[in-house]
Parts: sequence; C-alpha cells; structure tokens
Amino acid sequence: MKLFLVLIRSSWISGLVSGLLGALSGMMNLGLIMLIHHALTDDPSEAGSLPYLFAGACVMVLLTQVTAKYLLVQLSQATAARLRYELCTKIIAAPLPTLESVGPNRLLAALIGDVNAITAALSAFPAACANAMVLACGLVYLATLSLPLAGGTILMASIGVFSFLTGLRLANRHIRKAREDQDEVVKQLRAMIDGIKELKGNNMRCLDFVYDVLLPADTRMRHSLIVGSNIQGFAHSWGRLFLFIGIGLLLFLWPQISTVSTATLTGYVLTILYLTYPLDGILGWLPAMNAASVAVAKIETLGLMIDRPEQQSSVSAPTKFQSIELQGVTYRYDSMGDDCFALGPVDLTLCPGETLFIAGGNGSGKTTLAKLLTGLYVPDAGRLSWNGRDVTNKVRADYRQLFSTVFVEGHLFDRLLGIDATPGKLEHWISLLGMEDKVDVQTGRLLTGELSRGQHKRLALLVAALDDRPIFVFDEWAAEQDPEFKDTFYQQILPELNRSGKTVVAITHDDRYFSVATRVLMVTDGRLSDSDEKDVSVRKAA
Ligand SMILES: Nc1ncnc2c1ncn2[C@@H]1O[C@H](COP(=O)(O)OP(=O)(O)OP(=O)(O)O)[C@@H](O)[C@H]1O
Repeated sequence: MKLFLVLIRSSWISGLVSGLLGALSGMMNLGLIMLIHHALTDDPSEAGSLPYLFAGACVMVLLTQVTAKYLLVQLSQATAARLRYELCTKIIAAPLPTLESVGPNRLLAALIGDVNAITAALSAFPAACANAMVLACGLVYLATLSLPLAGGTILMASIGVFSFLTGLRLANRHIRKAREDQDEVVKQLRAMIDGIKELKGNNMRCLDFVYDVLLPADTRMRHSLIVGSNIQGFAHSWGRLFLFIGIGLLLFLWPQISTVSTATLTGYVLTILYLTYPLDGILGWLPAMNAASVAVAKIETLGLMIDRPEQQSSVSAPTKFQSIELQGVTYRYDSMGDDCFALGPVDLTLCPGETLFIAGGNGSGKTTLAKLLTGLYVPDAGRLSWNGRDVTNKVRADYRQLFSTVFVEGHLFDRLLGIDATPGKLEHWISLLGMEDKVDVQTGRLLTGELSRGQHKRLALLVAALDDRPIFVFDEWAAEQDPEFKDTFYQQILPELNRSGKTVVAITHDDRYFSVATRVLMVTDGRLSDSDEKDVSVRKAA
C-alpha cells in the first residue's frame, strides 16, 4: 500500500489516468474475446458490423495501452528521481556521525537497488490495471453466460488467489532477508574494487577474499532469494492450478449434472482460458510489488535514520572571524561500545592570522579534533564558540563556511563547484601547485582520473585555496609530497596564506618545519597540550 502512496505523492493525476487507461484497455481486450466468441458461434452470414467492431476494439486496445504505458513510464521515472532526490537531500543535510554510522554501502544500495525495484513495480502498474479489469469484466461476462458457473469460477479463483497470497507472505520473509544480505554484498563489492591492488598482489588474500568473504555473502543473499522466489513460483503455479481445476470440473462434471449448450460451454472455456493470461500477469506482478514494498520500507527506515536535518546555511560564506574557542569540549565515538575513542576535555582558542600546528601520534585524536573544530562533529559536552557566541545547531552550517579544508581522505569533484575565483587567482594557484596539465581553466574541469596521491592532495589544496575561507585546515597535507614540494608548502604556501590574513591549522608530523608555526600543540590520547617541540625545531632550523 505504501508503494501506491509513493506513486500518488508523485502525481496522483497521472497515476489515476494511467490506471484508468489500463482498465479501459482491459475492457477492450475482453470486448475482443466477446466478438471472437460471437464470430465463432453466430451464423457467418449475420456477421454485419462485427469486423468493424473488431477492428475498432483493436485500435482502442493499442491506443489505451500505449498511452497508459507512456504516462506511467514518465510517472515511474519521476517517482524514482523524486525518491533519489529526497534521499540525497536528507543525506546532505544529515550530521556527519549519522552518515558515518549508516555507512556508504547501505546508502548506495538504497539509492540504486531500492529505487530501481520501486520503478520496476510501478512501470507494470497499467498492465496490472488492465489485467484486473479484464478479470473483472471476464467474470461479469461469464455471469451473463451462466450464473452458477460464474459463481463456481469465482470460488475457485478466490481459493487460488488466497493460496497465492499466503505463499507470497511466506516468501516475503526471505525476500526481506535477501535485501538485508544485499547490503553486505554491496559492502564486499566495494571492498573488492577499493582493494583491487591489494588483492592482485597476494593470490592467497585474493582466494581468501573471494571464497571466505565475497562468495559466502553472495551465497547468503542468493539462498534467501532462491527460497523466496521458489515459494513465490510454487504459490503462483498453485494459484493457477485452481483455474484449471475449475475448467476440468466445468468440462467433465457440469454436463453430468446440468444441461448446458455447446455454445455456452465454448464461450465459457474460451473466456476462462483467456482469463488465465491476465491472472498470470497479476500473479507475476505481485512479487515485483512485494520486492518494491520491501524497498520502500528499507528507504523509509534509512530515511528515518538519517532524517535529522541540520539547519541550512546562507549561501554567502563569512569572510572574517574574531575568535573561535573550545572550552572543555569532549567527543566520544559511539560505534564500539565502551572501548570507543574519547577526545577531551579540550580547551583551545584560535585567533585570526595565526598558524597553528597540531602534532601527535597515530590515533591520538588530531583528525577528530579537526572535525570538531570545523563543525563536522558536534561536541558531546563543553562549549564551542564563534566570536564569543555559542555554535548552536542553528548557526553550525554557517560556522562551517569559515573553513577551507583538506582532509586525508578528502574527495575531489571533477569540476570547480561553488567557486567564484578570478582567472588571475586561478592561474596563480595552478602555477604555484604545478597543476597546469590537470585543470582546464576555460571549463573549470579538474582531471581527477589518474592522479598520484601527491597530485590529488595538490588539487585538493587548489580547490581549498580557491574556496578562500578565513581559516584553512590541512590534515597531514604534506605527508605525500616530495621533499621539494614539502618545502614549498611550508616555506611558501603557508606564509603566503598567512600574509593574506588567513588563519592556518595544520595537522602535521613534520617537526622540521615547526618553526613556521606561531604555535604548536600536541594531542596525546585525546588530550591537547602545548608542545615544546617547536623550540626544538627552531633550534634544528637554526
Ligand atoms: N568514525 C569513527 N568511528 C569510531 N572510531 C573512530 C572513527 N574515526 C576515528 N575513530 C577512532 O578515533 C581515534 C582517533 O582517530 P583520529 O583519526 O582522530 O586520529 P589521528 O590522531 O588523526 O590519527 P592519524 O595520525 O593516524 O591520522 C582512533 O582510535 C580511531 O580508530
């Protein structure tokens, strides 16, 4: 039922019209059968207008079917696009930790697989309406031929449909399970694509991955699908059987207990045989409906999980700040129970124009701190303030616009988006970063296809520089640069940003360059402290 609500929300008028047209086409189909019945049983010399009626009914069937399908293709695609858009909007608006805990695989499976399942079921909607109408009209026609026979047929068909629906409910459990297993399969397929180099370099790992991870996940999904589909198939055949039992009873039993003319019997059998097609169509459509309902439920659950939209920000970014302060800020990941990492309490004040380096061991919490500082994570406790005012949910999105960031796993879009840089500035940064052959200045396209990790970082820095926010946050930016460019970064790029009034926060392990910073802080096991390494590096640099 929810599936129809999804359809109606998209455009109830198109849905209704295509349903009605489908039903009309069903009636026309049945009209054809009645005409055939007359042509077979009436005197050929009295055919009169029958051929014209037949031709007219054929044209009507064609017109109604084509129009209904045309309308529904538009509608089902619009519904799919709308579902995708709604989900994408929710994803963009959801807080980062929520998305991190849902994970990209589940999001992708919903955006692609579930939306496609819904589109497939909706596309078959006019045909289902046509089939339902053929069945309904067929039963009425049967009633005009013989009321008791029609009653018997309805009884047999009802038993068949009821058995089928019972089987479908049973199959549903397995189809739902298969949908859960699909998330795991998508996860492992992504792992295979992301880890292709690691797999190619170690045959044993490759075999282990394929036979111990990928195939078992796939087998679990396949098994659930096979069981579900087999139950559906059996229920389908079982439901259909009752129609043939009805025909058998009609042919062999009815003439024994009542007198019935051959013309009536012929019309009856002809109609019932014809009705097996629409019945088949409906029984065949119900499993697709079933899969679509599972998909709707999945999208709804996911939508509810991520439906905690943050307040959206104004389009223009702030150009200045006076201070940013973290007071007693704490943050804990909640994904791994009690053992999860906790940061803080952290006290930190960031002032305009300073160059702050943050150092510390692996896993000590530097990136977590950067995500808190940039408003991507919300502190569990403590206070984050911007120009003396608390960064509440209402202003968090605006606050995030203060930062140009380059995170370790940052993504590069293949074009410059949301950037309004002058050609002079663009060329300056392209030449400073040596990215002349990776950027199409005319179109703003970035050639992100085959980049080395160092080049990837340089392009990311280019985008951040063109973003031109008051504060730059670099997470181990120089880690993948050659010594020469590392030097350019610390001795040329950071001072240049500083001279143009920017504040820089750089997470770094390069103690050789600590002298460039105005302040160096150290993170140890989630705690922040002043570092005495800056003095050491100043001595080293001297
Ligand atoms: N999304 C997450 N869910 C749960 N735990 C996480 C998540 N991200 C990071 N952690 C954990 O938090 C801790 C701190 O991670 P963080 O990335 O902040 O460290 P880091 O100091 O930047 O390390 P590195 O120098 O290796 O980049 C680590 O133990 C990490 O496993």
